[in-house]
Amino acid sequence: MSRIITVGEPMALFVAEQEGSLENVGRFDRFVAGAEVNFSIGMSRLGHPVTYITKLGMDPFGKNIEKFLQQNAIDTTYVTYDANYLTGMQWKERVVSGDPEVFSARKNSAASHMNLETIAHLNWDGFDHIHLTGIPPALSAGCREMVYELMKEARARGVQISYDPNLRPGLWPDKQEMAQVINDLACRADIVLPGIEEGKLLTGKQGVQEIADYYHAAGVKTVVIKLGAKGAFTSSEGEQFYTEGFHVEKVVDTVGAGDGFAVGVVSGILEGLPIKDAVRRGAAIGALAVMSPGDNDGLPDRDSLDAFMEDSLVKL
Ligand SMILES: Nc1ncnc2c1ncn2[C@@H]1O[C@H](COP(=O)(O)OP(=O)(O)OP(=O)(O)O)[C@@H](O)[C@H]1O
Ligand SMILES: O=C(O)C(=O)C[C@H](O)[C@H](O)CO
Repeated sequence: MSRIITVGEPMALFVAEQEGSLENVGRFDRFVAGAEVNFSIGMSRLGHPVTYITKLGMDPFGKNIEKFLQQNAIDTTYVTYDANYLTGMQWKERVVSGDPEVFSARKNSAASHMNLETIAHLNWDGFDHIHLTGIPPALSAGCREMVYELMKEARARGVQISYDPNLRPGLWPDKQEMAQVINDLACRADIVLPGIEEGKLLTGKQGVQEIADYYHAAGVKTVVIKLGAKGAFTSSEGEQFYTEGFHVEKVVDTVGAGDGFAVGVVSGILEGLPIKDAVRRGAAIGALAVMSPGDNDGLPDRDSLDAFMEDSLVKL
């Protein structure tokens, strides 16, 4: 089984129990958020060994996150604490439709103080795959340097790299710098997974093939563009195709669909599935992710994934 490594900022997440503005609601359910946490949980539930790198605050939320990672069989060897800073936190709305508002308290968080020192003793032996997103390079200069170093080491060692831009404009000084850094990193990856709007913003191109070609020109092998409920477009080694979205009875919360999608695509590729089947698995996990209120509580184990995919075939 391939071993996977990733790095990110995990946060305590509080999801409103009732619909309505965060200004007014009074009750919240507790979860853990973070794009790379979501990815790690999904991969681990499918049986892939994952190592997650982060820095937590020495507070109840940081300790809870470490326990949560361990309960999900994620390797926490490179999870450290910094007593000088707090773990980031988020509050998320409940909505009837569309994307919810998410309020974050993450400025100067413990995770934003990761730097080259955080990965100074990283033992790369046995890692075949690294998953990176556009969030850590937005957190601080130190985090950005660390991500560039991970990219450099991964490439030098022939470790396969997947990259999800995961744009967070609020964490960047301006959109130009965001696009420049994220494209610079994405162009070093093997697999790039932008949402359609992210792809347009990052490349300045409008069509899916044009967006894919921008990354292919830099040497990216596989580009999968997420199209929300409609599914995805893939361009990989001369092959281009659309994958339909799975039917979802009721969308509970859209956050985390992209991370679930990445789990499907990357796990499929690592298991040697043909690219069409890997992307179909991505679409299935993305659909499962939107049926739950938290950012990773809907991610399936292998039995529930197989059951959902078979069930969807029967309904066709
Ligand atoms: N409402 C939906 N119904 C069915 N499938 C969905 C739905 N929303 C998302 N998906 C699946 O999940 C994939 C990823 O979703 P989306 O395109 O919203 O990614 P994203 O913008 O990266 O999401 P986020 O950043 O909110 O996690 C889609 O390509 C699709 O296959
Ligand atoms: O908002 C962020 O930066 C997060 O990482 C929290 C969420 O879990 C993430 O957006 C889902 O992709």
